[in-house]
Amino acid sequence: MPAALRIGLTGGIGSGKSTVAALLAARGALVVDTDAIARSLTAPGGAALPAIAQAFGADAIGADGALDRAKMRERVFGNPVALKQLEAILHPLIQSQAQSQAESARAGQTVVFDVPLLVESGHWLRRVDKVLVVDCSTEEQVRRVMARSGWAEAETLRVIAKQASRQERAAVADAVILNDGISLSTLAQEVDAVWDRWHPPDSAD
Ligand SMILES: CC(C)(COP(=O)(O)OP(=O)(O)OC[C@H]1O[C@@H](n2cnc3c(N)ncnc32)[C@H](O)[C@@H]1O)[C@@H](O)C(=O)NCCC(=O)NCCS
Ligand SMILES: Nc1ncnc2c1ncn2[C@@H]1O[C@H](COP(=O)(O)OP(=O)(O)OP(=O)(O)O)[C@@H](O)[C@H]1O
Repeated sequence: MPAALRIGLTGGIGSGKSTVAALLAARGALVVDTDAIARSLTAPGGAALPAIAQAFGADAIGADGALDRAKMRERVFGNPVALKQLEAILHPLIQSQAQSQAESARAGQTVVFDVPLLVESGHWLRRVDKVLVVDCSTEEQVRRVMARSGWAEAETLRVIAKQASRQERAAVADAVILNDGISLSTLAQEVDAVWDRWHPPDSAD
């Protein structure tokens, strides 16, 4: 049996990664969602909280015992040193949890690593066979994030400014899906086309 395929799925904030990840899961992939891992590490009792409280102060943790996410967003996205500090705590923990989740794949099962910062990180590029980029205009990203999360435009643009550019992602992509101005059903067709291309009929799954 050929080695199971490892797909790195990435794209800017609000590009549609989670939507594409769900479509890939429906085709049989095991999806490892690094945003979800980051949230669980910073939920009440989360493994990253002691180091975060030490680096950022006890008031980084809210009354509910979880990371105060809105406050941390304010602190890190306008301050590169603070962002590096938070990433230095979280990224090694995210990477090891992602690895152990991937180990639960069935023999031959495709694994999708859904990683917003895949292109920015050599760690991930070395660990995937194919890179699938979900691309989208900045204007549409801002519209989606404001509609979904209620963030202000300036706040959304600050996060986008900390991420790789569309050109940088395209440069490492094996496939790009332009998820802009298309319906969810067209998006599903595009995902199917990539899946079929990467899983020819004689392959394992
Ligand atoms: C700063 C935090 C607390 C803000 O939390 P919040 O709930 O508001 O946002 P959430 O975690 O849902 O992230 C939303 C999106 O922001 C973008 N984003 C998150 N972290 C980063 C980062 N370090 N650099 C650039 N963009 C980022 C991603 O596109 C992500 O999908 C949180 O994003 C965080 O802990 N970030 C550091 C960990 C990290 O790098 N995560 C990325 C997954 S590898
Ligand atoms: N083609 C589309 N048509 C309509 N709505 C879409 C389309 N693609 C994505 N969306 C919507 O846009 C929003 C953002 O999509 P999604 O959550 O998949 O993005 P994401 O890249 O995972 O975002 P984040 O980086 O913030 O986690 C969601 O509310 C989703 O339902």
